[in-house]
Amino acid sequence: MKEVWTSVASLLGAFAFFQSVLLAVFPAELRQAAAKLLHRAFNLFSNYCYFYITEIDGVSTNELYGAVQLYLSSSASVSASHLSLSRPLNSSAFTFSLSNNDRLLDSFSGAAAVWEHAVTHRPAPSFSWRPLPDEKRGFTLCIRKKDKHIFLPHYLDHIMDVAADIRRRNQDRLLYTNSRGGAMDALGHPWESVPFKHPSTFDTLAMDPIRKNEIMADLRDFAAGESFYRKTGRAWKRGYLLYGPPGTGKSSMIAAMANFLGYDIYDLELTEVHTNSELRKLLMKTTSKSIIVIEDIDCSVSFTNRCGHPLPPSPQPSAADDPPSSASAKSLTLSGLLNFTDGLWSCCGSERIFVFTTNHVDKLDPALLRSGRMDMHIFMSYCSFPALKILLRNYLGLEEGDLAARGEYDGLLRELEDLVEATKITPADVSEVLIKNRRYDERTAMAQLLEVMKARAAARCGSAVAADEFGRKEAEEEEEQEKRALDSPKEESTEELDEKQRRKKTGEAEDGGAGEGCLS
Ligand SMILES: Nc1ncnc2c1ncn2[C@@H]1O[C@H](COP(=O)(O)OP(=O)(O)OP(=O)(O)O)[C@@H](O)[C@H]1O
Ligand SMILES: [Mg+2]
Repeated sequence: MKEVWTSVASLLGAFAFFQSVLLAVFPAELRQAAAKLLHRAFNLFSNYCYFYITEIDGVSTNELYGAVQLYLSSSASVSASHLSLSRPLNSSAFTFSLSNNDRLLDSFSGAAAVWEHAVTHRPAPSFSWRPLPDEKRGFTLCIRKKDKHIFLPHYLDHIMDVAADIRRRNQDRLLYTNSRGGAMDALGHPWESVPFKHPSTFDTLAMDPIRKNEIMADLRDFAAGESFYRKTGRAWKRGYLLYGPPGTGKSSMIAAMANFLGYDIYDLELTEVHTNSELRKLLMKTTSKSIIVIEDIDCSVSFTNRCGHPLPPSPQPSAADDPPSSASAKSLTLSGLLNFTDGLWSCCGSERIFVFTTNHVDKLDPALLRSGRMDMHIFMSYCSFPALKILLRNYLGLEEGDLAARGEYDGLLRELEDLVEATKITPADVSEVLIKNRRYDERTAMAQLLEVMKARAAARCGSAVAADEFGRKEAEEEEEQEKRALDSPKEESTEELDEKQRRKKTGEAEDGGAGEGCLS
């Protein structure tokens, strides 16, 4: 490596020396011609080749320049002596980069490469569509001619991948929204973004630990599954349907997924999308390594089927199978949405996760639930005892070990365990009680939670008792009526009364029906 470095340095030195001699002695035109000639001769006999990566390529910004800068920042911090330090907007980390006109050695598959960051003054242009920086910046990559096949294009792909990774690690997640409707910004983007700072993680998510581990393993496999998806001929994407009552952690789960994988979130507001083609455009403008979310899919839009008619609210034969019509082009249809997640268009870009959430899974069109459409259906349930222990740890700092070791919580904990499932309390409600009582000691907070649970259980019981009471009163009234009827036999024949008695014994309704009017 050192040997390459010395020979490159001496060659560049010799080249610079000849250029300066030419500059001093000959007129400009002659100098230019001679320099060109010298350059060609130098290239012809040299064992090295050079690649120039300029910051601005024509009128557009060269993506590779930024990627090289980031890539070198990962090795620059250890080997170079002059470094530029920066902290990009929205980033939570500092990045090192090569200083102006400094050089750095790198290696790839056993072959050496020398990078130089060249900065020269840019002469003011006579005309330009946009203001250009005063300095012309670029990287020069020098490699041995015989190593060209090793470097191209694999080294450049490697640089792009590493840079994307660093960018993701350094940058906070972004949350995109299509709240502008179909309108695009100046750069033609339909999405608006803000830094995504949701602190929810799988560690703080209160749910059954076994189910949680299954989901985490599934996500891990997905993120590392590029070759699997290629080998099996499947698009590299995955769909999750999160369903359950409000406040059970569906949105928190999405945030935890994004934080776990380091993906951005695209929060798709379906009410802002008017046609299938608008939906497709939005999809095309999403980046890979992202989660595309449609919350409350059952009520975010009233879909029209392919004929343009509104879909019935309850499960019906699949709307995706309806015959095509020109009306669908002008509206948002369920089949348009299914194509968005499933069809050919869904594969533009890769490594994307689709998440739909709903409070009413029974209201969804069967086409959405059909096997293979959403890969995993995750039920977010009311608080269970293992989930409760996670919330006690989150809000009161009580680890599992603390709860087991300190006998003082024994009674309280057992009562909570007995009540929690029956109370049907959501993690959101438990969190609320624990937040309210966080300034007191743990025992008091737990006791307060127990009180709330008992009150809820009593209320639930109360409504059940009320239902029983209502039933009892009805029966009493019925008996009363029968008594009255028996007291006045003239009004009804004995056959009729016998029939009534028989019905009463068998529990059959008066009209002979199946008891539709009964309180169940
Ligand atoms: N499983 C959970 N683990 C930890 N915290 C939770 C959980 N469920 C709810 N919470 C707490 O309750 C709040 C509301 O939860 P979240 O918004 O995730 O519920 P949701 O299921 O998306 O509700 P909705 O159906 O109304 O959208 C969260 O900010 C979080 O603090
Ligand atoms: Mg939610």
